[in-house]
Amino acid sequence: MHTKGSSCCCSFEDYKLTTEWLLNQTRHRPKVAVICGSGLGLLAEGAADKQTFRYQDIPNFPVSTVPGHEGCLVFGTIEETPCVFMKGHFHLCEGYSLCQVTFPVRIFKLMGVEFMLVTNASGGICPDFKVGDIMIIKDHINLPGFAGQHPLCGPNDERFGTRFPCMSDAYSKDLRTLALDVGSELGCSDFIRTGVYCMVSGPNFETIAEARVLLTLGCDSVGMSMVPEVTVAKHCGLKVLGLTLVTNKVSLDYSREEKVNHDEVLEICKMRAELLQKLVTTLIGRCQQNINRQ
Ligand SMILES: O=P(O)(O)O[C@@H]1C[C@H](O)[C@@H](CO)O1
Ligand code: HPA
Repeated sequence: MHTKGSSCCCSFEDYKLTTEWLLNQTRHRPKVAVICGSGLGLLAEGAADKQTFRYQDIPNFPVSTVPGHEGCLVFGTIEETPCVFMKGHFHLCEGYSLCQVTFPVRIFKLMGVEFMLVTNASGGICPDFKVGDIMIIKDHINLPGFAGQHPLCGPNDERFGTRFPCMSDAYSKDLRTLALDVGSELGCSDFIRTGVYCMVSGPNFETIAEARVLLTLGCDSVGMSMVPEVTVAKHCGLKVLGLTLVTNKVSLDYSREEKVNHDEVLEICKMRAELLQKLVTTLIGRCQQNINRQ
């Protein structure tokens, strides 16, 4: 279970053991999973009838080490929709393998989750973006994946998905449209964006030359998480919506003095957490209405 290296080393039995442990511990059977990025754990607070499990108490689960990540799984309901929230997720830059980073996604799948909403913090690259904007992710660039740091490398288990999955539709168009509609209803259109998200491994923030490369590649924002989880979610058939909070403007100019830091990232997350919670809660409720109509 969980050796170093990028390819998945978990057996189906490992996933089953953790899933059965959780199904025995909670009465909830989640349909929606929400991964809360740095400083965004507040998203789980809106749930009713909560049951919380610390990652350290869950068999085979890694533990969060990045500040702003509480490290617990919260089951509950949002407007009668059974949900599970990850208050804190895992990063390559923590030294975890991609198998560990994405382990919870397959647990959600085996528990019956159908839709996964991932959130994180990122640096704005698109010149039009402002700090505090919320970007609906329409596509991503998996930079670590280009170098073989990829969660689907290694033996493929057909019980989860196909060997060569399509990734061009990783982010559900229906859910992106719904997010735009809900954003507009909540009066957030001025700072709701849509764009391409790029993942880098971190833990350092980009150099100016690296930032310029990402701009040239067509990236609108850059972060250090999320893409492995989205990739594994798409592989095993979950519908995905990604929302990334622009917490800083990436330096593209050598004359710029500002220096980005994690405290600044957490500060912006705190400022936007309540609005993101309202957006996510409304979205989940609207999804349930769609599911009921199907
Ligand atoms: O967990 P996320 O991706 O939201 O956290 C961001 C990215 C880095 O881990 C860290 C940089 O400040 O915050
Ligand atoms: N770069 C990479 N990851 C980030 C940034 C950034 O500027 N801001 C928040 N997460």
